[in-house]
Amino acid sequence: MPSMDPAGSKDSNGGPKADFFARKQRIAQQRKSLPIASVEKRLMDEVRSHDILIIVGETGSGKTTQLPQYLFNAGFCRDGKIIGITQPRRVAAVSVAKRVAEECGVEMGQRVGYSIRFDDMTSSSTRIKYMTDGLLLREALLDKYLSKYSVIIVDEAHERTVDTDVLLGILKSVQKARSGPINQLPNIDHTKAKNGVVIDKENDSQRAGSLNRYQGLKLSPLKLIIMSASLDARGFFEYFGGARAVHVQGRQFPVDIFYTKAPETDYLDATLITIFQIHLEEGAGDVLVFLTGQEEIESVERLVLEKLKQLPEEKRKLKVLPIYSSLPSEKQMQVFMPAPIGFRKVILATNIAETSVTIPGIKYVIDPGLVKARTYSAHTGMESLVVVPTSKAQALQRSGRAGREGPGKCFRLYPEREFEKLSDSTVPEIKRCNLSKVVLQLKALGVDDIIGFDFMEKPLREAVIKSLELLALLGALTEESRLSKPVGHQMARLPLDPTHAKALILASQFNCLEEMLITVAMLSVESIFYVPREKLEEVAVDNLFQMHVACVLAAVRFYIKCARTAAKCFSSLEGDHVTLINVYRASDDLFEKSKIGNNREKAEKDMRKWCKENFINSRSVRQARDIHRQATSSFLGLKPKYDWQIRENVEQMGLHVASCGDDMLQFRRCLAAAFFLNAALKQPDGTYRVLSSGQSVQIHPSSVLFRTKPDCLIFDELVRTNHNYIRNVSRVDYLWLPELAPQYYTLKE
Ligand SMILES: Nc1ncnc2c1ncn2[C@@H]1O[C@H](COP(=O)(O)OP(=O)(O)OP(=O)(O)O)[C@@H](O)[C@H]1O
Repeated sequence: MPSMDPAGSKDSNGGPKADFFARKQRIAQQRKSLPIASVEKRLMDEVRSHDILIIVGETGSGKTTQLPQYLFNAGFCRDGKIIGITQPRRVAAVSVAKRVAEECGVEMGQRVGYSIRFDDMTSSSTRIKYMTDGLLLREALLDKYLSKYSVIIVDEAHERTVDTDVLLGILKSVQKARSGPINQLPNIDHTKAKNGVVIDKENDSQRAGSLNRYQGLKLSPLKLIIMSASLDARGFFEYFGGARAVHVQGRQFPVDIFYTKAPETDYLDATLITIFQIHLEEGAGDVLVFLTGQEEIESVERLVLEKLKQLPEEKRKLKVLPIYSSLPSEKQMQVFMPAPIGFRKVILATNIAETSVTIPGIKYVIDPGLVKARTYSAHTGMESLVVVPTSKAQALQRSGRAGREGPGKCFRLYPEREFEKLSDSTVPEIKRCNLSKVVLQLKALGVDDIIGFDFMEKPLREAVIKSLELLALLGALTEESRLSKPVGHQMARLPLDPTHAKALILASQFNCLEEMLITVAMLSVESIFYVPREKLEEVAVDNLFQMHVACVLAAVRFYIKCARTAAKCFSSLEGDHVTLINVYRASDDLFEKSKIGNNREKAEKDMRKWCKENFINSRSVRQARDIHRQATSSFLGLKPKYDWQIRENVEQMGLHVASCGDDMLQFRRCLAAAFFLNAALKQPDGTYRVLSSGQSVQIHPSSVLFRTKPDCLIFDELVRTNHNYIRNVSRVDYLWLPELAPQYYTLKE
């Protein structure tokens, strides 16, 4: 076990070494005082005698951090087996793994590790592995029996993300298959899998990973644990055929809940008032505020900073920190750092901080009761983000973020009677999202009858049919609705949206795979252009008390405009896809130049500076480079990541990687051939009509074609905020559509 003892600490009391031991002791005491600690033995007995266990315990009772450690100590990792714990969100997987590594006194990536898309902190010694549910699903594609795991814990199952729901169905069948001799052949060719996801060949128990070796083998049974604080255990109990349910009683610290007397007309205003009431009137402790999205977070941040300026110097000690999914992860992790001495931390978060995470210092939670949720219309094929009230389960999770280190308070900015009206749990995501990726994944796992698949709750039939139609039109399915060869198999192998996967396959025929690889990598990361916080802080506002939230929103929009201006030097009249290629290539040139002398630090520093000057999200560009090709990531000292390197994947598939040079016509024709279902024609009023659905849409203001408005275009995504917006659009010729997609346009005619 690598020691956490700070080598070289000299002092005997009061110095770093003493601090280290004091912290270690504090953690050990804290662990012992958790409600789950008193039932450790009973829980281990239950796991030994039942293959499926449903554990329900209050937030903060110790499920996520302690149970894997108990299992490890109880011998569930013998023979090199791994305990896998899935989380619906990346930030939870990372932060919990860090805490558990600290509790165990080991270095991250050794006994305890995490694995999320683009970031793999595991090694051959990892035995407790936190990961996202989506990541485990991809592992199942490569190792159908998940043979390296002895126990899989599905945490926060109540969230019912689409990946959790699919995973539950898969785990159920994996468990059944592992309970007897293996007679069934896996459906995909494991011998081609790369980068260590597939079974370590040296290890006996894991050797079953490759195709032929499965047959006739008896793998050890897989233990399955479904866990949540707010789980309606009945549904899971029925789904798993009367599995054992265990309730862990008690919470560590009480949380007082406060409601408003009447509904708030302006919840952002109410939020602001509550933040300052806490700051000025309540005792020490940090504040966590739940908001619906980045723009709202930036507005509130701005308002808080302005209002602070009105306070006397000694009352200004408030540190505001945002956290949302598109924030670079180094910045996300800042919320976990202690506030500067004498300061109070106010964290403005979306629901990514709602479950699993413990943010040290949080004593107060402000919950306006709203969340931005995904909805999907199978009829129009449109996914939207809509602000809706939270469920009771979400409200409980939010209040559960307080009371983890001491008693806490939660301020719900709505009346108690409104809480009673909330639905108990959130509608499972599988009922409100586009299913084409899920269907492709299930087909690759050998599930031919999607509607008949053992889902805990069936997705809408209409949505499944729509996805099957889309996959058939993309050529991924045969007439019998099986995965086609080679296209369907190739598409399933790429960890991408099906249309993006098809675009890559087509690009090899259009001699522009080089450009399409860049495009797909850039489309796979969070937004490339962004508005830095420092710029927002430059907005001059004289007196906050005369200021309305709308003014702040206007300021945010102003800087979005600035970002757009900065983006102009990369912009191409051909559209956003070529613009993204230009950004990538410019960053590549810069990187190659800075790399001379192999000075990694300098290269990274130059890159960050360049990104900042150009309103570019440096993390996104780095991730895109990482997805695109491994060479860059090795240079940056990052480990090769699973199968995310799509370039390597397409090369292994034998696709021809060539560049179309300056001939972007070929590239746009290829886009038209892949995105034909996302083609739209300009209408006399300047809006667009989507040809496949008849939907009326507008180009998103962030697009380089926002003002040019070509007659015909294809788009990457359709989102509804205050309008139906199409994002990442490129100009095409409408005559190309029947020529390049005759399977759709001739039929339609
Ligand atoms: N990063 C951390 N820093 C300080 N304390 C922590 C940290 N992570 C966990 N803890 C402590 O461990 C306790 C148990 O956390 P854990 O995440 O295991 O609970 P849980 O039952 O899984 O809760 P939830 O259902 O909310 O995820 C917390 O209440 C807190 O006291």
